[in-house]
Amino acid sequence: MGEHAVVYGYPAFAIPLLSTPVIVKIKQSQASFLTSKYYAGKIDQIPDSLSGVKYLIDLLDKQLNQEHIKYTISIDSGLPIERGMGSSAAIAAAITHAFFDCFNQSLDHQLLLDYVNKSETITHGKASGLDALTVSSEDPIKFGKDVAPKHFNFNSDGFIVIADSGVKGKTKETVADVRKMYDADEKKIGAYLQQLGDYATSASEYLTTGHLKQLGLVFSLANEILTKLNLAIPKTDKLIEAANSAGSLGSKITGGGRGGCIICLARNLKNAQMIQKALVKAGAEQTWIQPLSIYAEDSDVD
Ligand SMILES: C[C@@](O)(CCO)CC(=O)[O-]
Repeated sequence: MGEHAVVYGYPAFAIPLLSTPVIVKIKQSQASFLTSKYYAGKIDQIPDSLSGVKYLIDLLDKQLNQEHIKYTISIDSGLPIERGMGSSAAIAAAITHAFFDCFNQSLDHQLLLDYVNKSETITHGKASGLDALTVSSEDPIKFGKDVAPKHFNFNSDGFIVIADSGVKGKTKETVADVRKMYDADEKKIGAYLQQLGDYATSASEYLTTGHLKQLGLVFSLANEILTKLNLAIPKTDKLIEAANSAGSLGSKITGGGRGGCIICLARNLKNAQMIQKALVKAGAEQTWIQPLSIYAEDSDVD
């Protein structure tokens, strides 16, 4: 909640998708290669679509690989890229960890964030830093310009259902377009962004108090504003409509928008499975279900 608004310093929060870790391994080899489902080949020929990854590998190599060792990096991730799921930040965090492990250097949290944010700036343009924080955490994170990022826990039943539209999201482009709209009409667009920040604040409160119905409502209200910011496309609209007809308490685009994923709120597992079925029927490429209870204070997450 609060995507785009967070770029302007308004509140936002995000949750790590704990069921889908990204694993990166580095092994010495004859030449430097990258293997992944996104690209397999020489590191110096990594395509522009992975420019943030290429930049990060070059940077880490220069700083840590004094002996110019050749290696193969393998990325294993269940997340699609360019779908507003923070996968670029998750991959950047995993690559940074793998390099520091491989070259026996210690890595503190701030240094990790610095590397991920540098990579994210190449991938997305000027990023807020929210994705970098979220993917390196096990707890939900609240974020805002004048407030230090803060972990918080839920006290809520319910499930989230996420669906990939199969259409590439374009975070760099949408962040730049929202900026253009803002520069052209600061008053109107500023009010939308402030509203998104307010919804993020309300949503985080509803998660703490367990008010699922109200939470669903702010999901849908936020989606109306995101639509006004020209971030919806027919495919995500179709998925949102299907989810709501199947009993979702509220649904919205998640991430940069204009493609990518949607997120829906379900009352219970049965409700979540019905929504999932409707989403698949409406053309979702991949879906995830996650209970909100795993973010409770006393939950036992490894
Ligand atoms: C759209 C945006 O708010 C979230 C992307 O996941 C961009 C950012 O925070 O850097």
